[in-house]
Amino acid sequence: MYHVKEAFYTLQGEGGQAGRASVFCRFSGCNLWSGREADRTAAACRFCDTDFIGTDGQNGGRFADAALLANHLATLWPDRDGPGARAGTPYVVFTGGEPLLQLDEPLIQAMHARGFEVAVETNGTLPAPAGIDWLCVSPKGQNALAITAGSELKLVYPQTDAPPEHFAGLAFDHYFLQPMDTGPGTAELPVDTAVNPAVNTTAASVAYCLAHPQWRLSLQTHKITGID
Ligand SMILES: C[S@@+](CC[C@H](N)C(=O)[O-])C[C@H]1O[C@@H](n2cnc3c(N)ncnc32)[C@H](O)[C@@H]1O
Ligand SMILES: Nc1nc2[nH]cc(C(=O)O)c2c(=O)[nH]1
Ligand code: SF4
Ligand SMILES: [Mg+2]
Repeated sequence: MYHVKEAFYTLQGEGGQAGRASVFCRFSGCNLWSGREADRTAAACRFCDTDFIGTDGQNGGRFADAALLANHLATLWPDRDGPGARAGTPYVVFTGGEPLLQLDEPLIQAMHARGFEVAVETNGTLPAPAGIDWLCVSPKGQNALAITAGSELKLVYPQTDAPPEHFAGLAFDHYFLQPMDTGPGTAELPVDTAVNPAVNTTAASVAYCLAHPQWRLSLQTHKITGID
């Protein structure tokens, strides 16, 4: 049984595929936080910007097998462009919560069978199934990585327990810094354990990328544009 908080059609807002039309599938649950605000300051990941509890969101629900969930997600991709237009390759982004608690090879194969490329947004602490086309790992503090290679490493910055230097030698194709969103509904940040809220996280990310050109800036463009 797959538990899905919500699913929706939007533009990928972050990282190396930013701007690409995508079906997002947000799985319920995470291994680094319960999702309850009361637990945030004691959690292994404390700055999450996402509600991933339950299955009550837009197009959310419980799906008994891979074919049922894949059919549901495929309905969210729009009909083909008009005559003369080139159809973009259908693209699904599995996120969460932590998608690698639930994503498995049958679901990846079911999306491939429906013509989709498969992307994943993960905290990197759990092993990944085979067949993922675009793998984004976003490390969280001192939580050990089970995945040390992939398409992109997208580090939320700054995190005192996870400086970029810890990851610069891993085997990813692209390296991004994404400024930590410290706004309402995201981080209730303990100053000593995460990041001082007085820091301008975007300015700090820009400065780091200028000084370390291995790293590129990833802005959360869906928040800037207000599309989701
Ligand atoms: C909500 S997470 C879900 C996927 C997975 N659990 C993970 O952490 O990568 C999706 C993306 O949002 C990023 N993110 C979460 N909270 C953020 C925040 N306050 N500011 C910027 N990015 C954030 C994560 O690092 C991750 O790249
Ligand atoms: N548009 C949009 N792009 C995203 N890229 C990663 C997201 C996520 O929450 O995993 C996300 C999201 O929530 N919305
Ligand atoms: S950012 Fe990812 S790892 Fe951290 S609590 Fe949110 S869903 Fe879990
Ligand atoms: Mg998001």
